[in-house]
Amino acid sequence: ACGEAEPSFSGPATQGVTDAMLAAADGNEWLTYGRDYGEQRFSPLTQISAANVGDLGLAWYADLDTARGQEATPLMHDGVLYVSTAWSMVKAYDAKTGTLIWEYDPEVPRETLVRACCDAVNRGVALYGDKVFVATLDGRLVALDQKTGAVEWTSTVVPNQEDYTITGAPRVAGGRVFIGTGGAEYRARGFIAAYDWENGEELWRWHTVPGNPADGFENDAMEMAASTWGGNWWELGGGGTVWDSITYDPVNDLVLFGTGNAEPWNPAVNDRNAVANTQPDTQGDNLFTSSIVALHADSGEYAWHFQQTPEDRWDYDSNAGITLADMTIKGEQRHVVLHAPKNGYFYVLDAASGAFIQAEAWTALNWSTGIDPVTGKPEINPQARYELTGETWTGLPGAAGAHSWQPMSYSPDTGLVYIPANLTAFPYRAAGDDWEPSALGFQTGIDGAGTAMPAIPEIRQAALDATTGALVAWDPVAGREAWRHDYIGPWNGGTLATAGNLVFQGSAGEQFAAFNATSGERLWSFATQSGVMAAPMTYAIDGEQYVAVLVGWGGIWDIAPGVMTAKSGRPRNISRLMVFKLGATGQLPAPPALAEMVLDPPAFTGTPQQVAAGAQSYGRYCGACHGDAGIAGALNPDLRHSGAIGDGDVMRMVLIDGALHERGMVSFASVLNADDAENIRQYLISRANEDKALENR
Ligand SMILES: O=C(O)c1cc(C(=O)O)c2c(n1)C(=O)C(=O)c1cc(C(=O)O)[nH]c1-2
Ligand SMILES: [Ca+2]
Repeated sequence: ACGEAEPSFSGPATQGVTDAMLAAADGNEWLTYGRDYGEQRFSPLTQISAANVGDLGLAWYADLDTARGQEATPLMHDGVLYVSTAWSMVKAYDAKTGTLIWEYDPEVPRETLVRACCDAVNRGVALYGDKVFVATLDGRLVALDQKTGAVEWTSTVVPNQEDYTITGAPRVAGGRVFIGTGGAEYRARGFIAAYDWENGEELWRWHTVPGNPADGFENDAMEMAASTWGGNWWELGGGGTVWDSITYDPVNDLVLFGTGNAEPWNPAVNDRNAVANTQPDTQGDNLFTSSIVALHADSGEYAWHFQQTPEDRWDYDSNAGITLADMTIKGEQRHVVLHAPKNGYFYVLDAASGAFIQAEAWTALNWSTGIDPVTGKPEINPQARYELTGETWTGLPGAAGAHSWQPMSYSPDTGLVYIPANLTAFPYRAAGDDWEPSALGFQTGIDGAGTAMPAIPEIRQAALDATTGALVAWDPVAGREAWRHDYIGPWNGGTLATAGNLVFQGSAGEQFAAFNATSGERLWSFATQSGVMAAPMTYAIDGEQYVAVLVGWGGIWDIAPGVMTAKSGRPRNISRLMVFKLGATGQLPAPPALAEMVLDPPAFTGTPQQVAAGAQSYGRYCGACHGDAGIAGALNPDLRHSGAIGDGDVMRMVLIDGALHERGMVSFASVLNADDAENIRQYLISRANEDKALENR
């Protein structure tokens, strides 16, 4: 900015974890989120192999002091395992014995939960020089001393304490720490920023969507992007958040990252907000949302972009991990990007230019009828533009995505990518013309009440039957599936591929398993007592290979889908770090008995009007965390059983007075009044009685 001194850059680390070490990616260690710069999550270690994996056992485990979703990949350097947990806490363990060396709690205010779309998760730390970097849910980037966990510096990444959260892992290259944020279900204007690893000074920041043209554009890319938006898009932020994938490509010295959905999801809302909206344009691409973007790592200047989902109205974030690989494709040796975003296509792009090479649908999808073979642009099914049809569109994939943040892996030995796949649909329905943005909660322009699952057994059963999950081994060159392993439901763990011809993956079904990487045969499994979402990693110390994984169910699929969470078997959350090696015989303590919850709601005495109004408010403000009809998973209270629904005063104390704010349940007084609270209560009583009637059928 004018008049401000240019940030002075202290330069790359020459001691501790260096760029040379990150580039060499010694198989004994695991120094960065995806193991190597290309984020292949492929380990060259061979001691544990398809031949002997049956002898794998629990070497040690550590109980975690949070029972929310665990999504992090541990890192290992110099015999120390660095792990982040829910609430952005960090722990360092002796990687051989499991002894805790230090721990750090950034004391994220629990109220932050209301602006986190998808649980209090954190996907990992970064190592560089003598430091560990963690980004916190409330938007700080913190550097810790690797030896002691002492705070070295803290930088504020998010522009306000209302709309942005951070769930992703930082990456570091050339002395620059890269991080973005989540928030595109709120009012975020997405960005990625780079910080000096030594002192935390911000070196550059690149927004993914244009701001208000009246303020001037930050660069040419923003001016170009502005022509692809309609209405007053900047008023709700525009979205395009960088909430997970960041991949540094040393070959081209580029930082590649995926961007999130456009905000609001429903593009008609932007047009409606236009001051002089004579020609509503709901067909612009909304750059650079749901895209892969590449920037020059040193300057943060735009290099290229490839948009996967133009004018994304389905929450098809392109934030899934970006993998780099070298392969022969269409007869040419190429350095490519491999990517499986939420939208159900698998993309191969040129890593230097972003040029489209090929894409195939690798899962069932109905929003698009195909991909233009030259440009890579999807043909959109006209029915999927729900804001134009005014109908409910049951979209496949749904907002959870065919593949989300759960990392895939790529084995150069088999030439296959191993993708944790979800088959989940979502009922998209545009909110009515009277929809207004509000001070709290999702601002997606979607009809919340319209997305609630009806208490009609046939519809519930059909939806449950259609909702599944799988581990898909995909051949990115041939563009076809090599093998698959079907799961009981969606939202299984990230994957690890090894030179032992193995693929490791945990599951919603509370198992951690190893598969033959070539054939898909399931060779070994261990009962984890809790659902697993996180990706495993592996390392070796003193000639012994270990496999580590964070266990602990959560994330969006636990909190939002209500009835549908049952399809994953209602996993528990018993959060632990588990570490395995050959010949080990460790045991977990017996899990606590499952409490049998009997549905016993108060009799419904309200009016249909109260239920209808309550459904609207509930859908808008409550359902994203408590399930679509009060039915939640393992983390948040199932409101059909809550004492608050039996007592209007308690309901008001919680909802209006914020009695439970220390547990993350903030006051909704800025958007709801006492009448609304009573309507929501009557809606929940009515829904609970419907469910009770279903149980008794
Ligand atoms: O658009 C965004 O900014 C954003 C952020 C996040 C996040 O930060 O975790 C998720 C999503 N979107 C999202 O759509 C989604 O399905 C999702 C699942 C999860 C998770 O950790 O389980 N995070 C997110
Ligand atoms: Ca999103």
